[in-house]
Amino acid sequence: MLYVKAPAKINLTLDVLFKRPDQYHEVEMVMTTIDLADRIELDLRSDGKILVYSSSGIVPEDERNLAYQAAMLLKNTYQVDEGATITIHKEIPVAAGLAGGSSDAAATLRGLNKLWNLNISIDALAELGAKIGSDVPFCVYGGTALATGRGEKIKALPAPPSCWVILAKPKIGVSTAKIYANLNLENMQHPNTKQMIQALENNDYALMCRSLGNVLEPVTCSLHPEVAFIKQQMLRFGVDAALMSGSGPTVYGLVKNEYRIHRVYNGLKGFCDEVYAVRMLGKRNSLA
Ligand SMILES: C[C@@](CO)(OP(=O)(O)O)[C@H](O)COP(=O)(O)OP(=O)(O)OC[C@H]1O[C@@H](n2ccc(N)nc2=O)[C@H](O)[C@@H]1O
Ligand SMILES: Nc1ncnc2c1ncn2[C@@H]1O[C@H](COP(=O)(O)OP(=O)(O)O)[C@@H](O)[C@H]1O
Repeated sequence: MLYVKAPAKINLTLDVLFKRPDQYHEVEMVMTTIDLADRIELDLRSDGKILVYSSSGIVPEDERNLAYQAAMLLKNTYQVDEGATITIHKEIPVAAGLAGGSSDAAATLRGLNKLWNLNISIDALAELGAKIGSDVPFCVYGGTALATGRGEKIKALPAPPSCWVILAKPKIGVSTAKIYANLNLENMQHPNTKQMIQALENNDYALMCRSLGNVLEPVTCSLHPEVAFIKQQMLRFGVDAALMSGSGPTVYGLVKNEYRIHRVYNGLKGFCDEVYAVRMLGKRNSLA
């Protein structure tokens, strides 16, 4: 039996450069892992089957589950005879812009690599992960990175300055495909990705806060006004900066000083069921 941690990610920046001839958008994103994680239990099976169970009532337990897809892909690519039972203890909100499914898939790849004694390099696992979803390669490495292409090209970046992350998820699920489809490419406020990278390189918290930006945020806010409301409230309760993660609807706020967290957390809890206060993980080796 093996346990693997599958942490959520947040987007510090998310920029879209153009629409590609395939169904995807060319992106430029700075992403970092946070200490809100699913726990994946992997048990060896000698009958060769892959079975998935999840503690969440809403995540599929069949071939639609991204962890199942990861296991099958690994098994077929490397002609593995053994199987596995994958039990997902879900902590990351689903369809929230936090890459929960992608992180489960990535953790399954990392974990089965050990359980099945495959000795596959982390780069090869990330390449395999790209076949499952655009966010999977980032989740295979974890830490902090610049993701380009459709999100699958990963360049490591320094960990963000230490701070708290407060997340609030309104009671709606968002379809990533729908948000990308509603993006007006002619009229976007692009984040300054270079400046964000500079903030990370200089460990400059104030610059990091000033450099947060996500071109998908106005799209999701126009479809779901509660997202804009949560962001507004977060800022009013005193976070240093706030942004929607990924395609949403989760909004996060950054807070440097611990004493302010309770005020923000309790304020948000007044009207939002799902609120979390966690630390950034940031460093690549935090998954080891
Ligand atoms: C928006 C982001 C930002 O990190 O995350 P989430 O909000 O899902 O967490 C990602 O770009 C999401 O990555 P992921 O959820 O893995 O997407 P995929 O399964 O590859 O693609 C789902 C759909 O989103 C659209 N898509 C995705 C990635 C991309 N670069 N361009 C796109 O247009 C496509 O319509 C695609 O069919
Ligand atoms: N292991 C999994 N965990 C969560 N969602 C999953 C998983 N496998 C498949 N899904 C499906 O993927 C979709 C997106 O979920 P998720 O990865 O949580 O969100 P996001 O892409 O916004 O970060 C959901 O509709 C969910 O049913």
